[in-house]
Amino acid sequence: MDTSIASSPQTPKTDPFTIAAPASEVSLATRVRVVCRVRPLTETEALRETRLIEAVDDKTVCLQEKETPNVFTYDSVFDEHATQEDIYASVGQKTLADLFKGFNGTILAYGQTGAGKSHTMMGPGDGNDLDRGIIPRVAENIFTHILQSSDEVEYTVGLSMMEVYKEHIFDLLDPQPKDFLIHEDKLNGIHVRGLSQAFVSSSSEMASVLKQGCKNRRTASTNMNTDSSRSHAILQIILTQKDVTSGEIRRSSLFLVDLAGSEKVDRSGATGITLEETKKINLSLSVLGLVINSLTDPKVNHVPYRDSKLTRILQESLGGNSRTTLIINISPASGSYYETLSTLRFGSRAKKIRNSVHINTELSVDQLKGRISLLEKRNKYLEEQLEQYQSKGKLTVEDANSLQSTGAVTPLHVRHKSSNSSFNGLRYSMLPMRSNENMVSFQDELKRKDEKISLLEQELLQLKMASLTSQHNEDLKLFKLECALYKLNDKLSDVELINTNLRKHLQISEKIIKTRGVKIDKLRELVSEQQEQVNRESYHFENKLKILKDKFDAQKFHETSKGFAEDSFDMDLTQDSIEHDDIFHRTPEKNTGHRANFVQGSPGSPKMGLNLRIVKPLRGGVKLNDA
Ligand SMILES: Nc1ncnc2c1ncn2[C@@H]1O[C@H](COP(=O)(O)OP(=O)(O)OP(=O)(O)O)[C@@H](O)[C@H]1O
Repeated sequence: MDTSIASSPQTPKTDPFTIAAPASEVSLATRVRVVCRVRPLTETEALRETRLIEAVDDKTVCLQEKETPNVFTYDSVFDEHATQEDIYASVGQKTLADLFKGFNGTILAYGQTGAGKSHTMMGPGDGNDLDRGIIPRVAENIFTHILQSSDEVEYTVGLSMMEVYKEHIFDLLDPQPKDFLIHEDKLNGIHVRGLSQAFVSSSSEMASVLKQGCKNRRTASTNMNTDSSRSHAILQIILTQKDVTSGEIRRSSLFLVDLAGSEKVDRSGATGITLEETKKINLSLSVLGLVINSLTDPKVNHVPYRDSKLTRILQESLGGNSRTTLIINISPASGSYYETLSTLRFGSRAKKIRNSVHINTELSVDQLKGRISLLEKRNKYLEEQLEQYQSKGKLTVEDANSLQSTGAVTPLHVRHKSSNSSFNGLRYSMLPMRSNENMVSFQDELKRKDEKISLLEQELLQLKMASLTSQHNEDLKLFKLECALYKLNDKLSDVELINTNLRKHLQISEKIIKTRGVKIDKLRELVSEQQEQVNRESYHFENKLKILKDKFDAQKFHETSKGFAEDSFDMDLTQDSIEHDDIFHRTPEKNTGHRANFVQGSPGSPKMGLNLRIVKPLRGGVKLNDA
């Protein structure tokens, strides 16, 4: 393993004990790389919409708006003719090479829903064909690289897959309905605690783990994409390389992220659960936008990483220790103009993010021992040098320069009041320090400085201790807060569930009440119709009864006047209004002492004849029989 890193510029050329700084301590500034990919028009878009995006060259893209073109420049631009191989060659290969050097890496696909993020990261199908995306290609190339590398290095490849769904973290390799929490500590940095890690030893093993993880990811069909991702999928590959000879270990991590797409509810037609998902997706993407804005705005000094799970997990990728590439996926269709413009602007801002990367090395115990002994030798050499100067009793510009450049003394140690000369931008004594007085003052100065240094070192130690304690307390607080948040989230989901059930109950009750209302109205109508009919009939019967009574009275009167010549008589009445089956009953007439029973005649006859026989009172009663 090549561990030689350029020595620090302060190290003098004359120093025989040149000690290279450990690779993990040499930081390199780098900026986020932005690649733009334009997907082809879909069949529906080709029929109904026009094309607004043109890739001008391999770095420039133009979004046409009427007469005004918006031109954007990125590290690379790929039009719809670019193959998956082209994208991998530009993005994946480089990141993988960095991973083997010991640098952390991130590849993020961003864009509106249906713009081609999953196509770019995973590709269609099961990742075995020509159209396979970056992730399957990285998976196979890691092992190609390992097989071609030297036998002196031992490799371990660990794989984790998670999704951030509605602000909860789920393990895609162990699909339990369990929410995971994010932690930060010195050893592991920012990480999701308890997430499962699969150790794989071949590309086929890796492919099957990937397949398993992808199967567990949540997708749904929307108006914009029949297979729309409803969560942010984050794949993390941890590569450990151990040099068997030196014992040095390099541990680097690669995040491959397929973000959920931003979407406008009116266009995606999201409702119900899909709508809830859309809201959460848009929320976390807007935090991502805020994080990028804060990182690129020099006036802002707070970066809201903690405002969403996604940005907290990707904290190192955005402004930290990672070589990050952002792929912005866009649709060329006129209907997506605003979403495309917003994605292009997002990419332009992200280009300004500066990361600071280093090789993630851990020295072996033997290497550490070697460094300590080298440092001790160097110290001894410098002390001897200093003693020599002191015994000579004079200090020339060269001596001062040499001493200062070895780090043994600072310019202050060798500054003299009287005669100054500018050298290398600093002022040093040019005069020989002959007198004892000068020698004593020089030694005093050194002593004072040493005391000051040891005081400062103590202070530094105390500060470090205080910072460690406070960090520990902060971690503890954070852990407690996250636990509380976790419980709250649980409660919230319970309440949401209860709410949903109550809402369903309410809807059902409302429906029942409505149906009952309709029934009651119908019954009321029926009752009032029947009431009217009864009224009509009773009015009719009363009239008939009156007529009957009149006839009866007239007959009675006639009979009486005739002296009751006959015992009984028959009477035939034609009754137009009796058209139902009811039996009418009248109480006995008080005046006459007769009782009349009207019994319905044969049913089916439209006009019923009512034959009544009125019988003379016999033993105090009148019997009226139907004929
Ligand atoms: N470069 C491309 N070439 C051919 N087809 C593509 C390309 N990019 C995307 N597509 C097709 O467009 C459709 C939508 O793509 P994809 O699912 O990758 O979008 P997405 O951005 O991941 O959407 P979402 O955020 O909703 O998950 C798919 O059918 C995909 O195959």
